[in-house]
Amino acid sequence: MLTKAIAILGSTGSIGKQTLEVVDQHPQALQVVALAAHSNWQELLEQTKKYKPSLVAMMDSTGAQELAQALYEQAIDVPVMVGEEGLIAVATHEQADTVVTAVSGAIGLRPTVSAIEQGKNIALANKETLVAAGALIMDMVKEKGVSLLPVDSEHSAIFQCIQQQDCEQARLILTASGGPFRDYSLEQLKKVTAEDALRHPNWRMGPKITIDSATLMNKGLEVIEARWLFDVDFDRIDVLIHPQSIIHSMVEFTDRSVIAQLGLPDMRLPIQYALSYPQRWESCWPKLDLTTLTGLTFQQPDYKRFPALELALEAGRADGSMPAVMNGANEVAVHAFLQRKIGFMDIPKIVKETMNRHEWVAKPQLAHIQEADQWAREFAISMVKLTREDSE
Ligand SMILES: NC(=O)C1=CN([C@@H]2O[C@H](COP(=O)(O)OP(=O)(O)OC[C@H]3O[C@@H](n4cnc5c(N)ncnc54)[C@H](OP(=O)(O)O)[C@@H]3O)[C@@H](O)[C@H]2O)C=CC1
Ligand SMILES: CC(=O)[C@@H](O)[C@H](O)COP(=O)(O)O
Ligand SMILES: [Mn+2]
Repeated sequence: MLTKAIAILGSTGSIGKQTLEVVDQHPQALQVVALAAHSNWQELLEQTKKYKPSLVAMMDSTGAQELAQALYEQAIDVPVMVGEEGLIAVATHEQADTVVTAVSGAIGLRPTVSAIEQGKNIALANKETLVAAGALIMDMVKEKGVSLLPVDSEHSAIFQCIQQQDCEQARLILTASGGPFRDYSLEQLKKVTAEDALRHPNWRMGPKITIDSATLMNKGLEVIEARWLFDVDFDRIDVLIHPQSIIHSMVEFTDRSVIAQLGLPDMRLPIQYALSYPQRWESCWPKLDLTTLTGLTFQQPDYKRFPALELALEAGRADGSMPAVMNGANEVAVHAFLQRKIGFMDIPKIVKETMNRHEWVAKPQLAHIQEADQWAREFAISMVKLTREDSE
């Protein structure tokens, strides 16, 4: 078995740590060469001691200083880089052949672009990158001849379902848990707190994606992600609420045969598959016991109670700079909700208003996308302020 050298962007987060658990299970197959995080220097210090990467980076300068000091005191000789430059250095590290993109948010875009430019293969968890700049990323992937494999559970499922299949005219069926508020009324949704929204019924994930799951924005982002990963039109992608999160997604082929991928809600499986593909490595994670399931149920999503899903689909169909704007506004609104500055239903309101005010660009280059993202964030911040003033 050849050893794969991996760099991880966001190694201290939910996906990052689970990637390292996969490394622990397959130390002969996977070697960690570079790690990056935002500010959690204590966790990155422990990871550095255990995995002995050749380079580490932190976005936050205070965190980087603390980490460098601690490494120095413990006589560990590893360079520490800082800021976006540091993330890019990790993503393009000369020893890395694969980059696991596990940061949260569009901050992952620039390092991912640099990694592809340098011929690195990508194991993509950071869906916001593909949402903001799908056309650009997929063109670069083709041009550079690198692979970009999905880590996101639904996309991993679809990727597994389509192997060696004739996918012409196939329909993708993305499953969604429905989140913690699946059966809430609009009135109830207006009153939910961040604590309520952070209680995902099936998955333990970072805060941003957990809120996106509660608004169903996560599923909207995933439809756009699927559109780019599998090169299908929006009218061939369906979303189906499946509260048990056992079927991770399905594909309906032209002959009406439906292939589904099943498993326990455990991200280590799709992470491992993105790193082992085309092989399947052994796992020691808990097994799905079909006899314990009390039922697999499905229902249509409700776009009225969960307008974020509709907004994401609208942005995806508009294409150009709109998905980056929708995503940037959503990141700001989710952050404000987590800081208890706005209500749950203010999230889609702010995203909608930001999209309405955007001056659309048809075929944006990277600089246009970054500009649109920046504009969206500033506009959304002003909307957060207005929303707060109105509620006082
Ligand atoms: N968690 C899951 O099960 C799934 C996640 N995903 C996607 O994977 C990505 C990561 O999600 P998740 O692991 O849950 O998120 P977490 O919040 O758990 O972790 C985020 C990671 O990114 C780092 N980070 C955050 N902001 C920055 C920044 N500005 N600069 C550099 N590093 C940063 C964090 O560092 P620090 O710890 O220092 O703050 C941390 O290492 C997201 O795009 C998400 O949508 C997709 C499918 C499933
Ligand atoms: C684990 C994973 O892939 C998440 O994106 C998950 O899908 C979130 O759950 P929802 O189906 O509730 O969005
Ligand atoms: Mn997912």
